[in-house]
Amino acid sequence: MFTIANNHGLLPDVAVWDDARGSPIFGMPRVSTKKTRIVTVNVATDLPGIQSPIERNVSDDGKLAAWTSVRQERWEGELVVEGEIPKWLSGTYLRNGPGLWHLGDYDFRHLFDGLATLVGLHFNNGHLRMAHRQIESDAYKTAKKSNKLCYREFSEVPKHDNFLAYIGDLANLFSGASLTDNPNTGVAQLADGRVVCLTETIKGSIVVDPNTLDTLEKFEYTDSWAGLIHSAHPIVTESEFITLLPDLLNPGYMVARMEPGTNERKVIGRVDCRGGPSPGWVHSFPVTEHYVIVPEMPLRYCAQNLLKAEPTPLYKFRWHPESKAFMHVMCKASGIIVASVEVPLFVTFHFINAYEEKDEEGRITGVIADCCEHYADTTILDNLRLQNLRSWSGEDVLPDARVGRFRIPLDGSENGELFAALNPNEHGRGMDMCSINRSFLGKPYRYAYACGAQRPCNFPNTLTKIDLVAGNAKNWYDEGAVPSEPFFVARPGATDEDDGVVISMISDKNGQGYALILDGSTFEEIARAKFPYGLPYGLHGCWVPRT
Ligand SMILES: CC1=C(/C=C/C(C)=C/C=C/C(C)=C/C=C/C=C(C)/C=C/C=O)C(C)(C)CCC1
Ligand SMILES: [Fe+2]
Repeated sequence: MFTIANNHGLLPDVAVWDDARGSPIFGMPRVSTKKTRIVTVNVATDLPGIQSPIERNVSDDGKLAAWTSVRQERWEGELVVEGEIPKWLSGTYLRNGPGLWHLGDYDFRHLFDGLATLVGLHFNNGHLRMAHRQIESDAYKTAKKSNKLCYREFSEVPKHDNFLAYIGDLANLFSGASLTDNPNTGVAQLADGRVVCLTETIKGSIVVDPNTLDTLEKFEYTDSWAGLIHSAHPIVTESEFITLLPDLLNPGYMVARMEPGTNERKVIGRVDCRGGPSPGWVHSFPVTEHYVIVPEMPLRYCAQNLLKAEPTPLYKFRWHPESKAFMHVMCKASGIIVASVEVPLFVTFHFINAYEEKDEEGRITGVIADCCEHYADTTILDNLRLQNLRSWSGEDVLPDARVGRFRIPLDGSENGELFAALNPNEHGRGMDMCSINRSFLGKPYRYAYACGAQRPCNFPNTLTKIDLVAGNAKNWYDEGAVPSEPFFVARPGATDEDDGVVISMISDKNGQGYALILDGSTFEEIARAKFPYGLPYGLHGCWVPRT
């Protein structure tokens, strides 16, 4: 028996409920043999009033959806769950990322150029509802209206009609007016409950509703800090929001804190760069219980490249091996720099965690900071050009990466160490897109979840659980598939670090996609739920518990 309901005014909703399984299913073929009731699957092909600009370069059949633009602007509906989602998993996993890489006939160049697509997995009592929506930044709205790019993205620069327009754009670069507000990198829930999508431009901080995925408002900072860029990964906990702002004029970094419920960043301290003409790119940074760690990477912001209309091999950055690499340690309470050491050259985008090392008397002797490290090689940035991602023909082209472990002594020594925390062959010499149990942030920890590699590949293609104490890894792999960042959610009341689940979204080799839930301890699959169509790759996520 079928029942059809449309319970959203805007979205066309049709769903198929499989009474035998007690869960909704997609599509008519699956209903033919069972007693069913149609309830709430949205088949939002063309939404009323929303003309999708997404007509080409979308994945249809048999092709990996990861590197192709999202098929439609939005969708929402129940998913059929295979396996069992734990009932305690109650809340929303939000994942943000660049999901729209073309406007009209024009294809963007780089993975990081894409207009932000927010995906929500709403978990409730073993059921799973998925939704995705484009974030309505000014960059997105103007692009949609004029069918062309209007702001400077990671590698893309708006085309100028004439020289005067180019000069105007340059002037706007200094004020920040021509920089994008496309928040395509991450998403975080602040201690006061607000959910903010983020990127490296400060103006690209946008508040969204985690339930509807509606774009609510710009997150406007009320302080007078004039910087234009910040780390895309602030440290966000129940009590803290710490952000890092590179200073391009007087090379250094400002470290700031923002109290919950406010929009005002207050300066903790400042680090002056020790090398280079400009600060190193600081996509993320780690903290310990008492310190903020400020990395100074030899891949540095480059003012000339920021001004260029055409992308350079390293985009807005330049590799400065002669400028050396440093790690600075700032006291959270006083802003005083307690260590500043030279370290071997490195390239990292994502720090995993950091903690303090103590001697037998409990005195802090040093800091350990772990990251996904690319052997001081910037090639990965070129690998992430869409053309490269889309045209893979089977060679093993993913550059090696490892869990790079910095040991920073606090005894006044000049140098710190950098070494692999475990044998990189444990995870196929691929390593990025990491998460940990957030209760262990800044503390000694044992487990990290990340994407590793099963070679040959051109992109990290495994989900990997790393045991930093045993020095080994467990790997999940689906041939031809691209998994997104494995995100760990702890079971409420858990005492073991790995007691929880790991959530990822997979683009499979047939052009389809699914949500995958692994057991955080055994790293075995416990449930999966197929999407109505494959979704583009997404970068980072956060967990919003049901209140
Ligand atoms: C728009 C402008 C910029 C934007 C920078 C952005 C959007 C940076 C995003 C960086 C991301 C998402 C890094 C992720 C790395 C992932 C890796 C390495 C994965 C590896 C897998 O193997 C600026 C550049 C800040 C300049 C102003 C304009
Ligand atoms: Fe990131």
